[in-house]
Amino acid sequence: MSQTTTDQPEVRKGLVGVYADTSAVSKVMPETNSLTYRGYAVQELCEECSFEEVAYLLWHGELPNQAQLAAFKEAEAKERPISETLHKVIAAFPRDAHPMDAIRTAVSFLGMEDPEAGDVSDAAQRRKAMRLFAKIPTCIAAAHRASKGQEVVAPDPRHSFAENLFHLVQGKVPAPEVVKSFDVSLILYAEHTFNASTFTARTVSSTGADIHGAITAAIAALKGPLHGGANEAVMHMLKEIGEPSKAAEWLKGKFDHHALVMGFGHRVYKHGDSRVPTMTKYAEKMAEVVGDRRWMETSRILAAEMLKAKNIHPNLDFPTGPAYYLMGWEIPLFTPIFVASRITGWAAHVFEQGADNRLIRPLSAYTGLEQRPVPPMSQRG
Ligand SMILES: CC(=O)SCCNC(=O)CCNC(=O)[C@H](O)C(C)(C)COP(=O)(O)OP(=O)(O)OC[C@H]1O[C@@H](n2cnc3c(N)ncnc32)[C@H](O)[C@@H]1OP(=O)(O)O
Ligand SMILES: O=C([O-])CC(=O)C(=O)O
Repeated sequence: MSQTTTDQPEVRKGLVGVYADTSAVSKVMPETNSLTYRGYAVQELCEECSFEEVAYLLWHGELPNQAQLAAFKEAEAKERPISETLHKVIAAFPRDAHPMDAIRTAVSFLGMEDPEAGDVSDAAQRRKAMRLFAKIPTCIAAAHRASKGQEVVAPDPRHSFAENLFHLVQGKVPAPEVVKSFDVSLILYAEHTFNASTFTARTVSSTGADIHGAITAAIAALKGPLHGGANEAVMHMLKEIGEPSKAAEWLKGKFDHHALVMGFGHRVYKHGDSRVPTMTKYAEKMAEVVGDRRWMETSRILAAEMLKAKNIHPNLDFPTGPAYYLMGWEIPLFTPIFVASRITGWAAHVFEQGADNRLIRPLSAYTGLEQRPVPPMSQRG
């Protein structure tokens, strides 16, 4: 909300409505609840493309042809293994560390091990991004398995990105319709203009820092429950409600306490999140595959009641929470999976920032005390 006083400049708290820069990566059109990546509607990308094709699109501006896709996938598969040293570091993490803290620390460590540390040229940043993209699932899985005292599983270069994540964490690749729903979620999570974590990545990059620093900071920003952390909060909420028949009553209790309902609301979309219909469709498919409609039915009631009482729509984290649960992912892995996808969008923005950089440094409107003399120690209360 704007705040102005006679002697204060206008402040847009939370940078609401502020255009901080131009970008050609994606476009959110809240008036039509739509979203494009490099000019392609995200719903169409979900139906026609794999996550790897979308990652290529975000980084190169065009969809790959067959040879370009094959080379991209080969480069990604080759970079999946992590060093023995990093395996040991991850194994030493506290067992109860949150997986988001684990992946943030692992990415930071990868920066120290990177063979091109210190080189922030566009070509080097792109090679680093590929290494990060490929290694993040390996790190997420290693930390998860170590926290449960399980043996680490080696990445399998024959698997797609989505299949490999299942293989690394769950030790098996599920049925193709489950992999497809997961792949769709990765496409939907990949990119979303100047959201808080992407803006963080661009701010770090604007100082001339390397991509590992930018991504480490972006992961820290994504963890928060007002941003990526909401997908975990949604599933905790659905479990707390328990049964669809309790949803309306539970929600009324939240309204009585003026509490936030996780997975609802959005800074930019005020009439519905462009990605929700597609993700809901695939979450429904997961409910059918598993034969458990409880979570989707509870979700349906919550969404209808929220709209009726508050005119607030669900965001992408709302259908993704139950979809991931139905796919067999443990709840603390939901936001790390978001990282495994969003690294593609973050990196695209780091490249874009680097190509036409100007240090990001806004102003603050001072509201503290007027200038005053420093009192000697003997006169301080
Ligand atoms: C992938 C993603 O990051 S999507 C976002 C995931 N985050 C969540 O789901 C967390 C829950 N949602 C929220 O906290 C907010 O909607 C945000 C942070 C996403 C957006 O915040 P803002 O753009 O600042 O929304 P804003 O505060 O202007 O909302 C307008 C009104 O709706 C209310 N509102 C917004 N979201 C919710 C919600 N989830 N539950 C209850 N009320 C809400 C606000 O309290 C506010 O009410 P008021 O006018 O009486 O003060
Ligand atoms: O755009 C935002 O503010 C949050 C969001 O939906 C995303 O990052 O995907």
